[in-house]
Amino acid sequence: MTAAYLERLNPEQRRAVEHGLGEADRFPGPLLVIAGAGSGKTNTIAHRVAHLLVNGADPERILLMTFSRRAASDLTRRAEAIGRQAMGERAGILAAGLPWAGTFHSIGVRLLRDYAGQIGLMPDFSIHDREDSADLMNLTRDDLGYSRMERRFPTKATCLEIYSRVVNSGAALADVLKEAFPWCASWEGELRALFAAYVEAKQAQGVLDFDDLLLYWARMQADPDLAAEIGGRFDHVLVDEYQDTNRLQASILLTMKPDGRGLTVVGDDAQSIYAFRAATVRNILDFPAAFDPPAETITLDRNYRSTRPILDAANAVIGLAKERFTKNLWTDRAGTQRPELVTVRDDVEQARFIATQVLENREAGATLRQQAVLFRTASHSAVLEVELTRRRIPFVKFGGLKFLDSAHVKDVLALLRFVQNPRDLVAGFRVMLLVPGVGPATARRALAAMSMAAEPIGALAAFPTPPRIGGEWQGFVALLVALRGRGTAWPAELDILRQWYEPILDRQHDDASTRLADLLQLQGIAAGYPSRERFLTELTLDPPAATSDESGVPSLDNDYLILSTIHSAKGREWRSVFVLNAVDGCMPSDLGTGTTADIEEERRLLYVAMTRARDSLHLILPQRFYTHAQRAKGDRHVYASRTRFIPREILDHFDYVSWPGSRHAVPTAQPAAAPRIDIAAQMRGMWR
Ligand SMILES: Nc1ncnc2c1ncn2[C@@H]1O[C@H](COP(=O)(O)OP(=O)(O)OP(=O)(O)O)[C@@H](O)[C@H]1O
Repeated sequence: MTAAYLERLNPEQRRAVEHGLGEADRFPGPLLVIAGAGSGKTNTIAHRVAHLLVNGADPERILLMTFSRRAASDLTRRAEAIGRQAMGERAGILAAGLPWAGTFHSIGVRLLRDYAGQIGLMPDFSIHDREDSADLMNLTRDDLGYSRMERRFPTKATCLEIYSRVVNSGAALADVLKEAFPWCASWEGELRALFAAYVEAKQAQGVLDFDDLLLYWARMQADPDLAAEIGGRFDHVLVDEYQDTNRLQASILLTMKPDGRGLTVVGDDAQSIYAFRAATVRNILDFPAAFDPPAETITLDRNYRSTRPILDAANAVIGLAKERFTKNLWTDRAGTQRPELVTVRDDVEQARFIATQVLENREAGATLRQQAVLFRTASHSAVLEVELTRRRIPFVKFGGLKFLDSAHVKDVLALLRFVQNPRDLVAGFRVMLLVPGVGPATARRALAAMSMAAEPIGALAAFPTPPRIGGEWQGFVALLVALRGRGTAWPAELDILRQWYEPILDRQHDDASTRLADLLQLQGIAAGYPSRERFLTELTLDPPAATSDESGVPSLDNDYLILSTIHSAKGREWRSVFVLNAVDGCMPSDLGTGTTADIEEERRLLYVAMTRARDSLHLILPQRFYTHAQRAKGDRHVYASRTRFIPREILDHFDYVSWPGSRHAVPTAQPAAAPRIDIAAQMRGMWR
């Protein structure tokens, strides 16, 4: 008898779910699932995980890697629900859920901490996000005297970009400069010295940046024994959104499971939108041949999401892509309404159109939450946000969230990071400057004293109280000592921290009470994590895309419109979708109009946006839009033309409308004395 949950699947989905189970071998051979937009990818992986569980897999030995924390929890919830129902009494094994479900980076952090002693790493290293990395790059640049050169040295952001490109691509510095940063080529020697010093600074402070997480993980697994040990911890490894993984991620998987047994990857090359972060679509293309015998490939090309006219238009857009591997999608969801290209005068009219249309849709039965407005760049929705606020239409914005960027939230996070790792210079610097009366010179001296000591907090306590600061300084030191001590439980330490910080907040900001509300919200989010370390790790690796993304946010209306960057809309769907600024300059973005590869990625972005829609899709074309970088009341604008991704030959998939108008058509434990591989030395060696 077939399990009821399998009967809900179409034949290809079912093949993917059942692949390799029931074969003589204990573990299934490698599997690649090419899953077109809306073809039930999430549904299929959730069913496969549930099916593995039903067939006796141990949840502790399933590694499930996704692109975002939200995707991991979605998948886990769905798989557990199917599994529980099917397993009846045996469902007890799911009591702890799927402990190894998470993003590539967060799984990497856990494994690196587990094996830290064997690879010469401090087990309680802290993690720098892009901005912290840029700050440390800046401090290092200052130390080397490069910020005071006669000719202007590349900015910290550019330096970081170059560094990141080199480590992620494995290419030589000279080649990266020549290809992507020709204007910086004359600085090759200085950049090499800067990167060497940057790597040493990170190591001395016990911090890893985002790139390091994958780099250290990949290097750790370059050791065959460690690779076998780590691979041996998991019977099944499943990876979602494989098209958006990079070279290092692929090498991690291949060294973990060299014969591919137990390995399932799922992705869609047509939805690859992260090449700008060194993701490579080659991973998905080369996957089958990486094994002998090759991986089985199953293609899901039936779309369940969109009506036929919407899918036809999306197929037409992606059909013009230069290189393409997946077939067109099909659907049997009939529909008569073609997607609309809506011409409006400017972005003010664009905002009015959307507000009006959204309310009309609501009258017609679609809730606000079933509607979404998507845009290329977070700043594109500014005018719309004003209009929605004016008309009292509640909304939540995903992508480009300001909450974690605000100074007060960053202050508190820096404090927690400094408590976690008192050698973290970037966090320490920010925190010390909060103490009334402390300036950069004092902060640098105190941090230097700490960096040289075996016990940094002890060194801080012994540091002479700076003149004229007295009580404030002692209060600060007492706070750190208390938080580092074992007496305070998580998350209660946040209360102590907030008591210390509140008077500072009051002094520094007129709107202290609003900011305090943010901190309470942060505390609510923190309560969802078992420890300070897990909270900081998860928040740094994958900040909530919107405040509503985390549970326990009280002040939101029940129904609200979704505003989202296209990148943050990945994997989601709505009844009605509006795409802002479907004009050249925005789509493709003028930032992305460099190489052919950039343009192709922008085309796929539009495709991703269009394929989020179930029943209705509007692409808005403001005839002119205001250029950035001008004064508030400036009137500099450009006349815009329809996005090049919808050329004349595919126009008949759309209705043309103008509006308003008529319709035309850190280090507490030191590394083990003799690490098996000294990755730290390898990293330094890269720049020598
Ligand atoms: N076998 C099925 N029968 C009916 N509906 C299905 C089936 N499989 C998936 N669906 C529906 O199709 C829609 C898309 O599914 P899902 O979100 O899993 O797609 P996806 O492949 O992850 O999409 P994308 O890659 O575009 O983000 C959902 O509404 C889901 O309920």
